[in-house]
Amino acid sequence: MSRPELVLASASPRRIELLAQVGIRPDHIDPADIDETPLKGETPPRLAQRLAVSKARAVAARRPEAVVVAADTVVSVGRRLLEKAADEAEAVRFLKLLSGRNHRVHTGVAVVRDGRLSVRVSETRVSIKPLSDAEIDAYVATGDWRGKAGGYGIQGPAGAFVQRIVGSHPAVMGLPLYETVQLLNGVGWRP
Ligand SMILES: Cc1cn([C@H]2C[C@H](O)[C@@H](COP(=O)(O)OP(=O)(O)OP(=O)(O)O)O2)c(=O)[nH]c1=O
Repeated sequence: MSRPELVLASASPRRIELLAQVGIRPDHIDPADIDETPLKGETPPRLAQRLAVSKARAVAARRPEAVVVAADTVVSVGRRLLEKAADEAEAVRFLKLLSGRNHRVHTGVAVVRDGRLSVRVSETRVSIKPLSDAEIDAYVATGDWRGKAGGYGIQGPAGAFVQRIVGSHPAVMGLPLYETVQLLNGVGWRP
């Protein structure tokens, strides 16, 4: 039997690069267009899981022969969810909230093969140093925060703000590689 096609249900360039890092090159990139609004009272790990599953299912519905992988990254500080900052002012607000404290990054990853779903959620704790207004303004001016949950990217200049992480660096960037490879192996998919 020939190997099924692998489809990455994501528009995130980071997810493509992270898969490439472990030698996985999807046959197709087919982003899912789903409503990412949190449900009332939904916890960050449940949100990350639900959205990863919804993205994977949406794409599997139109590609039933493929192995589909999808993910979702959710940043939270205390009880607040920090989605993608809409503009510079919101990015500044987010960085002020993250300054000098710990926050959590949950990344859900879901794989669908032959209608069967498997899913994992990775949790990482990130400590950001106390940030001065000048540091925040200089970072926000780079535009690096755009399109990234929480208003920063650990893989860019904001990496210098990160004192410590406990968990998975690639999961903060958008895809927990250990869990992803486990899930793909679990459904019998090999590069
Ligand atoms: C916290 C953090 C997030 N991110 C990115 C990863 C994700 O691309 C993004 C979170 O948004 P997501 O909604 O998880 O993903 P996406 O909209 O980029 O792509 P798609 O829904 O099509 O799969 O934030 C970083 O790149 N670095 C970081 O340090």
